[in-house]
Amino acid sequence: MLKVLTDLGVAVKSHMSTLDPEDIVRLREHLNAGKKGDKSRVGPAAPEERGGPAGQPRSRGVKLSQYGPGLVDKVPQRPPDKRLIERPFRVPTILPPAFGEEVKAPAPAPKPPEIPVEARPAPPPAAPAPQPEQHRPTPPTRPVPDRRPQPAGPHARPPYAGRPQSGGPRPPQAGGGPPRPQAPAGRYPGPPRPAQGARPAVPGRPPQHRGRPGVAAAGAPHPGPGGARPPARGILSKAIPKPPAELEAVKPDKSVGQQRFADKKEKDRRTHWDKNVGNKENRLRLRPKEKQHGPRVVPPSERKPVVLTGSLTVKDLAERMGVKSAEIIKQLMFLGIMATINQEIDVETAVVVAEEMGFRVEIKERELDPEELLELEPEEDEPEKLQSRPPVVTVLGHVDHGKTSLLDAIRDAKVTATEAGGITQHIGAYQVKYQQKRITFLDTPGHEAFTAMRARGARITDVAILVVAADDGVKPQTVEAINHAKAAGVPIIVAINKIDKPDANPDRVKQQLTEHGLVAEEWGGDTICVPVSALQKTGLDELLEMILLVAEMNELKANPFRSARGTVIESQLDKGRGPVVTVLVENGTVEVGDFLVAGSAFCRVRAMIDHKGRRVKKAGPSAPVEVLGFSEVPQAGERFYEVPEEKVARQIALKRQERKRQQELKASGRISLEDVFSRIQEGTVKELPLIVKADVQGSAEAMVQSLQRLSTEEVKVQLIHQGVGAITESDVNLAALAGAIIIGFNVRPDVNARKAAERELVDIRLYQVIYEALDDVKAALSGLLEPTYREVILGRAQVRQIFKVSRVGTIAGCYVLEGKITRDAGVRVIHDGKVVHDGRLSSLKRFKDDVREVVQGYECGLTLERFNDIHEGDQLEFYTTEEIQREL
Ligand SMILES: Nc1nc2c(ncn2[C@@H]2O[C@H](COP(=O)(O)OP(=O)(O)OP(=O)(O)O)[C@@H](O)[C@H]2O)c(=O)[nH]1
Repeated sequence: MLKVLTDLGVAVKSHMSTLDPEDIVRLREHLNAGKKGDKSRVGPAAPEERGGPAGQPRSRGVKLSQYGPGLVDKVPQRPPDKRLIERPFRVPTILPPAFGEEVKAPAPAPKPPEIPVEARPAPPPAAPAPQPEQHRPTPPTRPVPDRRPQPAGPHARPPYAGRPQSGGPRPPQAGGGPPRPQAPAGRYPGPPRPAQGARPAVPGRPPQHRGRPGVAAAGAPHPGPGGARPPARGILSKAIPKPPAELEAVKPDKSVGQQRFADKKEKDRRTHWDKNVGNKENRLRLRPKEKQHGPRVVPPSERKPVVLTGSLTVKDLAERMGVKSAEIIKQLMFLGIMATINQEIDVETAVVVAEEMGFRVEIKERELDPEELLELEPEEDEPEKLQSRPPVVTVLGHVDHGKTSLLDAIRDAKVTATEAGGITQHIGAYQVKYQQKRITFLDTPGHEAFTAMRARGARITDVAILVVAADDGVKPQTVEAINHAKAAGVPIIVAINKIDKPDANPDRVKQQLTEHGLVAEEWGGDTICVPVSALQKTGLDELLEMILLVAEMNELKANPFRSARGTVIESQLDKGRGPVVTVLVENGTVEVGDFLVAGSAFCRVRAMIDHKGRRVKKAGPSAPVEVLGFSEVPQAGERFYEVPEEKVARQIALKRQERKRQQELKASGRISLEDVFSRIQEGTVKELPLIVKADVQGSAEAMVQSLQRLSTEEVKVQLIHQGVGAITESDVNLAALAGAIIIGFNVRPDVNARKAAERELVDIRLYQVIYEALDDVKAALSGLLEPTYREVILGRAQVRQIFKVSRVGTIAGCYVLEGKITRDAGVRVIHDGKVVHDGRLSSLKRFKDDVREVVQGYECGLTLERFNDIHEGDQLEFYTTEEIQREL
């Protein structure tokens, strides 16, 4: 490089020497010329050698035919920029040697010979021949050249160049100095447009220049007959698109001019930063808008939709919408709904409110809780997984017609002997095997009290055996059983029992059955009637055959591979084993370790015992098993479900327990002494449950005995619990469960008990004289109680310190624990949970000042009227009595 430079006459000492831009241009030209031409040849390269249309494109694989021969390496990479456009344009005296170098002064050093314009290859066929129009004094006829494929000919339209102007080509600007030649507006002047004729430029603006005239000479299409002005500066600069990818690929190194331009840009950027952003004041000004003006108000169109899944409280809706509850309440008021913050509003109202307030609303299906999902689990099974299962048979019939005896005979075991009084008291379940096929029997109780349970029994069975004693015939319970079986859609097989008896009359039974829609087969009907004798064990095989036949006809199937579900058929609490629950698996398989839910009870199956007393690990469809491991005793007839994990089982059970408790509370209804009489009259109260708490055992007993003597014919006083000491929360909970009233004698409820009583609406009656309590209860029972006054607790204070002052008495330094205490309120002194004094205050002071009241969290000093036996730690309860309106 040093040698070349020296040859070119540039004075350089070392590789660190700096070069003038002109020298660089000369050097480049020299080197390029050397590359392109044959070393042996001096002079310009032949057009075909330079990649003209006649030759093949060479240089770096660029499509020279598109961009013009010999120009590719010199395509400038300047970004479109106003400043560049604004630079004064110098009229070149000769055609510049190459695109992008017209601004350079001719180098004094020897230059490669210029390529004459005529010698240059022709532009792409779409473009007309280049014309040296830049020399013409009449500028406004130059269209913006477009090097990309575009509609050829005179209709090629330049980019938008300003407002349309009527008339032909504009005359040169008046007083605008020497006429300037027109230059192409840019190399990439926007997408081709349908030919509309050239548009004139904005009036009053001089024609703008951008780019190099050489390019225009080489590639500009000839303007249409209408001519066109170059586009206005600002618009043009915006309209210039980025260069095509091909050009990017041959991006040459930055020229000196480009480097300067880049440097200037960088300098400008820094100056801008220093001036604006770097300045603290400006930094503040440039902070995000939210910081300057608070949170941005999101316009309704940008707000996320409010998702509603069901009814919700006003507060919840406000939270979801991100507005204040008051706004929702206001909107509701406009809609004529007066609502409080915690009031629940339905989805429809919520939608109206949200939409009125400019929110979009999305209503989504509520997510189901595990319990609901459990119930939604499909009962249907895939047919290929179904397997035949044993039929479940229920034995129904009138009392003493021999149901148990028949089952006993069938499974050849004595059950009657173990039953109390010889009457079946529960549903028992057994499985028998006949002809290698299993049959499950449920023994339903024949007693009237179990009608409901029997009805359940009928529903879970596949076949009903109706036992009718041949000597007794159809009885009311027989008819009832028929109706239950029919309602459940269960096929009935009639077992005419006790045919061994001399007075047995099977035909009479059949006759009676026809009256209830059961016509025996031999009489032309479809009811199978089998004469049996449970005592003599005759006819049993025929009966079992008939059961299997009916089961076969009904194609009983189940899927043993799915999660188990079934019914609790019997449950009891065993002292040693805890809850023992007999279940009938209907579908799926129960295995030891599975998690079950039945009603409000849940279970991890600890062990299973079959009807023969054997421990089993699995129980498939139609199998009755005793299950150990339940948390509590579920009700007979309750459905059970297997759940995947204990957590889910527990969750469902707890939820059901809570629901059950709420229902119980609702159903039992809290009773107060005031409404005892009306309830007695309504007949809803036949017993008055009481809980008695007293200060000493003796008083409690005396009170209980006296109260129990108050029982009348209509209502009986029932003592739920009695005890000594303060009324506690557990007393209140017990009262809530039993619907009892609490009678307190010389005792008080503690804080928790009082809160619980308010919550659970438990009536607590406090007395200091036994006969007052008795009078009240007596009056309540006879409807004479007139509750016109009610005690209201104002506040509580604790005695923290005692000061004994002669002639004044005992001063109690107190701290108000809750509520407020007032000078004229009644006060009770409670020592160890027992009321030791009930009276009034004689003074109430804060420091040395007499005050009317002291509120929670403050200390005070007080003395009591005619009572000085007060101790540190005593509780003082302040109360007042208020008149209450009796409700009719
Ligand atoms: N002669 C005779 N007596 C029978 C027959 N089957 C049952 N008994 C008697 O009828 C009485 C009642 O029999 P159970 O099997 O207890 O009748 P049940 O229908 O189960 O009665 P509940 O359990 O009260 O509903 C018993 O004394 C049996 O001995 C029979 O086929 N022939």
